[in-house]
Amino acid sequence: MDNNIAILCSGGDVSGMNPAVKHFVEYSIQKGLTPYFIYDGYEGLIDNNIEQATYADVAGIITKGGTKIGSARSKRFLEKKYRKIAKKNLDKHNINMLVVLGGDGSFRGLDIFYKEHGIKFCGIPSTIDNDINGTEYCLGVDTALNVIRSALDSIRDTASSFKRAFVIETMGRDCGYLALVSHLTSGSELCLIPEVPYNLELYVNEFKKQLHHGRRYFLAIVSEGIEQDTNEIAEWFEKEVGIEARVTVLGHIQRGGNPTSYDRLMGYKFVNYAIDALIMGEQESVICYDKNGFNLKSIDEVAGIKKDLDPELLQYLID
Ligand SMILES: Nc1ncnc2c1ncn2[C@@H]1O[C@H](COP(=O)(O)OP(=O)(O)O)[C@@H](O)[C@H]1O
Ligand SMILES: O=P(O)(O)OC[C@H]1O[C@](O)(COP(=O)(O)O)[C@@H](O)[C@@H]1O
Repeated sequence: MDNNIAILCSGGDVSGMNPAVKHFVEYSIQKGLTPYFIYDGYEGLIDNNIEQATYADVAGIITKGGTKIGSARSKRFLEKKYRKIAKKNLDKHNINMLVVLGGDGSFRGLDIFYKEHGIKFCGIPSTIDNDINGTEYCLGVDTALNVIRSALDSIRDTASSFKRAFVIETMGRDCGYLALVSHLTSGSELCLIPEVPYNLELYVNEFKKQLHHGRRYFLAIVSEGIEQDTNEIAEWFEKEVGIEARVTVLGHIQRGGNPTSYDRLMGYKFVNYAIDALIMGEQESVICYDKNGFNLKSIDEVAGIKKDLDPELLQYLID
């Protein structure tokens, strides 16, 4: 009974899930466990879309973004009756250990599932938003940042050629991490994130002055969670600063791309710690990462708590 272990991905997919899935199969087998895939997140759990995994299943996936086993947001898993079906399906395969790659919502669901049915789990924080409390890093963030960096570098080329302002919208829900780090690493002129109130009027004179002194273009990075619509920021550039403006919504390209070396390594390490934790008998934990390394946290320390942005990064923005 204790030898079957399954992995699933839930919520927004990230680049880095495939390397993690690959290592899950390899490390499980190495530890004498039988690995299973649950396809399409909690949907697969409810639909019994569960299969034993082999080395062959994960051959070649380390270079690929997305996730071979699929991910989903499952409305049905919010309902007790479907979670009961999910438990029955796990029993059919004698699975009582779950590794879940997901975000805050996925962990909350998992915790409820554990309390109802006692299926032990270890969560691996995986979201490009980097908004999970208790961990400084979530799988997929580095790849997303590199996708954004590459897009910004390209936009800079056309912005400078054409004397335009570009307003670039990043994902992140109500967390400005992606926008802020991208701002600091791309040298953009303006960064607007939900965590920091702003007043555009304060920039008008300075930006006009810069144009007068020969500046050819502006890059502004805005997080999707700010109160204003991104188009309004572009309109502000045109009307108040006096420069033609364009909007680029980066959208779901931020969730793709082949995983960076860092995300491959983090996927590897997260999985190692998660499987070790389950073998050691940990019941309901999330494997977190901070400057002291990897550590297990309880679901209460992680799920449902708003994560604060790194104060050091925030200070750079405010300065
Ligand atoms: N309170 C909850 N009870 C049961 N399942 C939940 C709960 N909250 C979230 N989930 C499950 O987790 C899935 C993923 O959550 P979501 O918030 O979309 O993504 P993320 O895990 O990335 O935060 C949801 O579609 C749902 O199936
Ligand atoms: O893919 P969807 O369902 O359109 O959701 C978009 C949202 O998912 C994300 O890409 C990732 O969010 P989660 O990891 O919390 O699921 C957000 O940045 C974005 O707001």
